[in-house]
Amino acid sequence: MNAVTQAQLPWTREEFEAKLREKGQGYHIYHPFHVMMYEGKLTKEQLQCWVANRFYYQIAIPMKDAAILSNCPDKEVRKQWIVRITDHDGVDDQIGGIEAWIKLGEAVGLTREQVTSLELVSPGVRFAVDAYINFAKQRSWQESVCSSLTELFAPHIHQQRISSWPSMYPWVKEEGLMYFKKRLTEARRDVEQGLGVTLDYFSTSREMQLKALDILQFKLNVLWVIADSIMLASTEIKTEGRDYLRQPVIKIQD
Ligand SMILES: O=C(O)c1cc(C(=O)O)c2c(n1)C(=O)C(=O)c1cc(C(=O)O)[nH]c1-2
Repeated sequence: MNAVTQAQLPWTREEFEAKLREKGQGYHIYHPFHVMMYEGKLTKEQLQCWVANRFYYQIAIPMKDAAILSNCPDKEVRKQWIVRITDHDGVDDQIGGIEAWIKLGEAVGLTREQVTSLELVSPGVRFAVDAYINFAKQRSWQESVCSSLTELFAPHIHQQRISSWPSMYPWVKEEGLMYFKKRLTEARRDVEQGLGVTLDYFSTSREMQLKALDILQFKLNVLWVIADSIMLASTEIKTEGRDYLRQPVIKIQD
């Protein structure tokens, strides 16, 4: 078999999964803002800014998942995927991720109104999150499932926050960590399903497998740009003696 043919053969399922996991090297856990967060270097205002901005991602997730459902003709896939919506919206008297995130907002000193009004959400975060929803509306359900695979790497970043915040940000009320604890188990379950769909659907050719890697890169970019935008929005830029504020900051009460 010559070299060209060899290069075009699809990777085995195991090799393909390893290639997807390698993409974790570009996960936002390595973004300077998240490194600073982990190391306890964020100010209270910066942490508040992150929580307020990330709320826009939280409320988008069930809409993104509803878009996937609307494009998916497979009843068995829908039966499993629909749980992602109730995870975030809640069911009966059980609170979901969106409410848990509002409680995280309160735990860092924001009011419910400051979080839910979206008044602190920066333009870059809106663009990035809207791009993710639009992707799910426009692409096939399998491609959109693949785009959710950054969740492969999410338990690690959630665990980092659970471990480091109590010592690094002792002023954050303990119940604020509820969201991250809840996601630890949910994300692991989600990944199993998302990975299964992706490995099945994209394993037909090397070209398809490369397409899956590109899709995962798109989603990594979404998360990276969210972190860039929050970092800019929450950082004072000082040059030549003048202070530039990236965003009109709403003064938050202690
Ligand atoms: O805090 C994080 O760093 C983080 C990252 C991600 C991710 O990797 O997309 C998700 C979440 N959290 C999360 O909480 C969540 O519910 C979630 C759903 C999805 C998705 O794409 O369907 N990603 C993520």
